Amino acid sequence: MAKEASNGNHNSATKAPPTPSPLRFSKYFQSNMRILVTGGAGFIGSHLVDRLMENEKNEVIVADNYFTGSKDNLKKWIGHPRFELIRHDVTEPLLVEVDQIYHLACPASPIFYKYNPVKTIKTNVIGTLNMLGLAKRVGARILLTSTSEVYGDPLVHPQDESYWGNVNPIGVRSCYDEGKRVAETLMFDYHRQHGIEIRIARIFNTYGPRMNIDDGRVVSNFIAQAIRNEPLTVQAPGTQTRSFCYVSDMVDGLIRLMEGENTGPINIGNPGEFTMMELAETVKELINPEVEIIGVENTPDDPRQRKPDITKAKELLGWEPKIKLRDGLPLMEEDFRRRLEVPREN
Ligand SMILES: NC(=O)c1ccc[n+]([C@@H]2O[C@H](COP(=O)([O-])OP(=O)(O)OC[C@H]3O[C@@H](n4cnc5c(N)ncnc54)[C@H](O)[C@@H]3O)[C@@H](O)[C@H]2O)c1
Ligand SMILES: O=C(O)[C@H]1O[C@H](OP(=O)(O)OP(=O)(O)OC[C@H]2O[C@@H](n3ccc(=O)[nH]c3=O)[C@H](O)[C@@H]2O)[C@H](O)[C@@H](O)[C@@H]1O
Repeated sequence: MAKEASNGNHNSATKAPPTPSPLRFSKYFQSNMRILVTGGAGFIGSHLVDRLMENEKNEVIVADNYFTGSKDNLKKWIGHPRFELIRHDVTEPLLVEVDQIYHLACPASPIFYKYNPVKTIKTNVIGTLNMLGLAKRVGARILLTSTSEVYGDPLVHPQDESYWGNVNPIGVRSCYDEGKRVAETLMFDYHRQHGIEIRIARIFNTYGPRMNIDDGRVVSNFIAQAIRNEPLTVQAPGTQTRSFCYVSDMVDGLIRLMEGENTGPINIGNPGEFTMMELAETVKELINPEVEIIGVENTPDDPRQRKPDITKAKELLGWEPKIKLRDGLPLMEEDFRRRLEVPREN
């Protein structure tokens, strides 16, 4: 069996990948691709499911414990013959027969991942171990949605994949940052030791329709606040930066990574960089010019700057984001207005 290509910076598998089910070699076997999406009831996961379901050759299974996700995000697929939804916590083993695993299950908003930090670590470590065990048993390819948080409060700017990060191992964000770092380690250990075909995406802040309205992340907060005519809460100092990627671009990048030949890790994000004060001003200008902007206290260890270097994604995946922040925010506003039942005036 051909040795899997890697991105050149990491060791390739030393073992051949496990073989898929013998049925795959039967000429009567249906050639549908069976895809498991953990965390598929969440924000990015449900958009990914929509895209995967567009392909009639795909059968999609979602496993989610609904901690931050909702069946509502998947309601158009419930009952569809190529779709299955399982209430399942990835910290428990899962036995299903699949060809690909998109492993997204993990709360992403800092408010939610800090709510039960021990559970967040278990989800990242035991959950990823379980999904790797599954990949090993059935010979599936597995993609992990890691995060730019592995770079911590970065001392290198913009961040490329060779940067090892600056992460506090004992802080209040560590359950998530360090959890994802261990998840990446597990992915590479299973790849080297057992030949599992792995893909790692390092996702930078992603926004778009279907984010929880009270999710606590900055874009959803500002949009909901602007629509409700409540002050936009810029956490101190307001000069910290983030780079925001629209969800359709993100899904496109994840699928290209899964289908391509490179293990990653690969940054997937939009390099457009904004301070939180600039973001608040843009939301004010686009959504509610009357709204007030106020400064509020920040939380510990908040990274001061974030901007992906996406050279690798461009070269290896032929991917780059298409939607600019100014074009993405109104699409999200429309969804939030519908859910908050506050139509645009005029
Ligand atoms: N959105 C971003 O900006 C961003 C950035 C970096 C990385 N990521 C990663 O992308 C993935 C999806 O993020 P999102 O923004 O869609 O978040 P989300 O909170 O909307 O979705 C996460 C989903 O995982 C489910 N989940 C959580 N713990 C689980 C468990 N133990 N078992 C089963 N299901 C569980 C939740 O119910 C939810 O449906 C996460 O792994 C996150 O770390 C997201
Ligand atoms: O890019 C990433 O890798 C990470 O992006 C976000 O993490 P974070 O950037 O901390 O998320 P937000 O809560 O949206 O905070 C962004 C910035 O906005 C600020 N903020 C947040 C909320 C608010 O009301 N006001 C405000 O100024 C925060 O202080 C922070 O500086 C995601 O939620 C993580 O899951 C993800 O891993």
